[in-house]
Amino acid sequence: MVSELFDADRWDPVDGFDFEDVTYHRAREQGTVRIAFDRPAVRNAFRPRTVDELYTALDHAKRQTDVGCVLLTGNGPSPKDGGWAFSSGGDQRIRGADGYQYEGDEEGAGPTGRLHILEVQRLIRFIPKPVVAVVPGWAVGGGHSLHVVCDLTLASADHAKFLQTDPDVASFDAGFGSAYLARQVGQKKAREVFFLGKTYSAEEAAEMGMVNEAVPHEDLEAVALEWAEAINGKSPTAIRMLKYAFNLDSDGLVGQQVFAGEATRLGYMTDEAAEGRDAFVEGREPDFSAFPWHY
Ligand SMILES: CC(C)(COP(=O)(O)OP(=O)(O)OC[C@H]1O[C@@H](n2cnc3c(N)ncnc32)[C@H](O)[C@@H]1OP(=O)(O)O)[C@@H](O)C(=O)NCCC(=O)NCCSC(=O)c1cc(O)c2ccccc2c1O
Repeated sequence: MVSELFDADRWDPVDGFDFEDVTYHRAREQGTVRIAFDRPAVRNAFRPRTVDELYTALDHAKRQTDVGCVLLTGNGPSPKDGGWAFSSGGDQRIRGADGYQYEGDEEGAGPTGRLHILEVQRLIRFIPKPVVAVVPGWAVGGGHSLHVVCDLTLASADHAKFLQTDPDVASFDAGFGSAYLARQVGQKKAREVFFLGKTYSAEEAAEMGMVNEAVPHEDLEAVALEWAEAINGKSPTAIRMLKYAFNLDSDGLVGQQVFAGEATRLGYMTDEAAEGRDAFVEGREPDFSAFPWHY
């Protein structure tokens, strides 16, 4: 069983990957993929291997031109105690002095610890399609920051809980996890989340503005697929440009670069751009006289 909420009739495994810490599926009836943390016994805490696999799956999803939406979730429940989690953040048992440590000589292991969940955050931010956090249980620490970074958050009304423990374990996501959260819920509330470390229900998190909707636990993945189907019915170009437009004012020059790259792509698709390229290739002066100065 992948997860108690997973409907095996609606998904196929994506071939070609040998993942241990995540599962990766593609919907049978729509252009949607489901990537899930698969360490329910430890509330889906992530270790370096988990982060590598998550990055690989997200990067693959990015490249699928017939996929319009990514669902990011956590499998469950825990075989130990029945608890549910999206993710409880970095696995504290393998946290070293300079980051999270690989075990032994596993692939990717190097001399230093890693904090590369931040690379996953950036990928979620830059991937040209919406990423929806589907939260069936705890979203804590670095797991909380991940849901903050996702474009939308859908949460189990019965089991989702939102908590920032970073300062309890002497960690701090001083990037998107805190500053971008403040843009979602306001400065006072974001500071409350980190400084007081209260646990919020899905309903409270929705009222605060960091969760889009709380739905009954058993409906969570079906509603997520409904959302994904709605997204897939829309214009890929419009959704992509809107995602990057929403990102732009928080992402500074990198945000401008990403948005501008897509504007360049749209420009390249015009006859006007083809004339510029063709003139160069043919060794002649370009003739742009047929193209208006739009206003
Ligand atoms: C998540 C909890 C609130 C759940 O509490 P609950 O009572 O429901 O469950 P248990 O506590 O009994 O947990 C069950 C089981 O799971 C193990 N476990 C849970 N979380 C983790 C974890 N993060 N790492 C390792 N193991 C975990 C727990 O030990 C139990 O195991 P048993 O063997 O005893 O069954 C609660 O569990 C909790 O508070 N967890 C810790 C949350 C936490 O502090 N996370 C780390 C925050 S820091 C972080 O994530 C982070 C990561 C980065 O990579 C960063 C990079 C750059 C900047 C910042 C970063 C960052 O902040």
